[in-house]
Amino acid sequence: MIRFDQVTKRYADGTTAVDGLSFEVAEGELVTLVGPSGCGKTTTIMMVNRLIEPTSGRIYVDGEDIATLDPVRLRRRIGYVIQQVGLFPHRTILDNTATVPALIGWKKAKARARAAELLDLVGLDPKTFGSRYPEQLSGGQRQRVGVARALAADPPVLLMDEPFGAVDPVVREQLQDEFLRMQAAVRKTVLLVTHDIEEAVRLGDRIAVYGQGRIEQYDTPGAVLGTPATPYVAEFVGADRGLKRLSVTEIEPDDLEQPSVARLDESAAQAAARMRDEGARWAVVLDGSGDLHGWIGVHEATLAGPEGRVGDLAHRMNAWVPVGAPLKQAFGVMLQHDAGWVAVLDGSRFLGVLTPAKLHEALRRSVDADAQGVARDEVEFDSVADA
Ligand SMILES: Nc1ncnc2c1ncn2[C@@H]1O[C@H](COP(=O)(O)OP(=O)(O)OP(=O)(O)O)[C@@H](O)[C@H]1O
Repeated sequence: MIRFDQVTKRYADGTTAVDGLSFEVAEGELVTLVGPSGCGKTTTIMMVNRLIEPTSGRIYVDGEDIATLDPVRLRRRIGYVIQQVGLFPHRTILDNTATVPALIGWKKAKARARAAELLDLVGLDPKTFGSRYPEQLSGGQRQRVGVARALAADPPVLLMDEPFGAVDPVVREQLQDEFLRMQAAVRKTVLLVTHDIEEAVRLGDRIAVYGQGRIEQYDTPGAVLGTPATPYVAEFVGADRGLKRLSVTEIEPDDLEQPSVARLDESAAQAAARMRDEGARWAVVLDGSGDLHGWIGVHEATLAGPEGRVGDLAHRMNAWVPVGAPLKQAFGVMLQHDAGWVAVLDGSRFLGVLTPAKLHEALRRSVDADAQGVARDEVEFDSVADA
């Protein structure tokens, strides 16, 4: 969808901001450009909407050499989000969002309807926020309006320059989550600039790690963290890259342990006997359709006497995550609930539990898989859980 072919940008004062850049972004792909200040990230994306012209080389959007296109028409196909959102202070949020459709001649009602739809998409209720003015919004909300506005004319390409840079870390994570959810729905081709490797890893389908004016490595987050191409990249992603991988490694059913199971409708004595047989200190409590109901300890089940029912004794299970969630989320939930394990669910169906040992194993497996260039389930090594 976007292709750079040997693109160089030299500014008038002789600074070479970008030097012989060649890379390609597939349709619907979100690529993050990450690197230290001044390495050429902003220059790169501003050449895509021709706010900056390259000194040499060619850039193609959807197969067309953009140098041959009218810049104004080109920009209509490209949404642009910057850190200082640049909302018009005297226009309502709804009208700010409708700016581009209005510019390209949509009828007012249609442009406003589209704007309302987009505000909804970025998590702002148009009824509440549509009639407000920019100064009546928080920084995070303004940032969302910036994203909505960039999407208003439904451009296939989105350029984002540090879009979440101006907000505090908590809001930032929230915005990142919302943006990922939205991107899953709209599947734009996105180039997103950040200087934050965590953000690059979290958002990118692929990451371009910039050195001075060049891309040092262009690969998936897992590969950049697992097998940095150069010492520079290794240094940039940091010594704690193992930890960062927690954010990009998803929980797979193969990672899970199968604990003892107590059924919601059985007697506590029955469940206790089974737990003792299996040497378990606790069991998950499942209902007839295999949905997670909670958990029960072997001692309380034993002490409950002949009348005790699992259904009456079960504790709520708050420590759970959906399958496919990143390991980091499971680790966070473990810490939050001070739990030795978390349940993993597919919808409401119980799949198994993730323990710290299994979490470590999944992480090791994913590092080795990238190093060997194979799928994670093809990696074999001795389990720490068996040691
Ligand atoms: N108009 C200009 N004239 C001269 N040099 C420029 C100009 N714009 C940018 N540069 C230089 O080009 C280099 C790349 O700048 P660019 O803004 O692309 O970097 P960046 O990676 O986006 O940095 P940051 O993260 O700090 O925004 C820098 O050395 C910068 O000083």
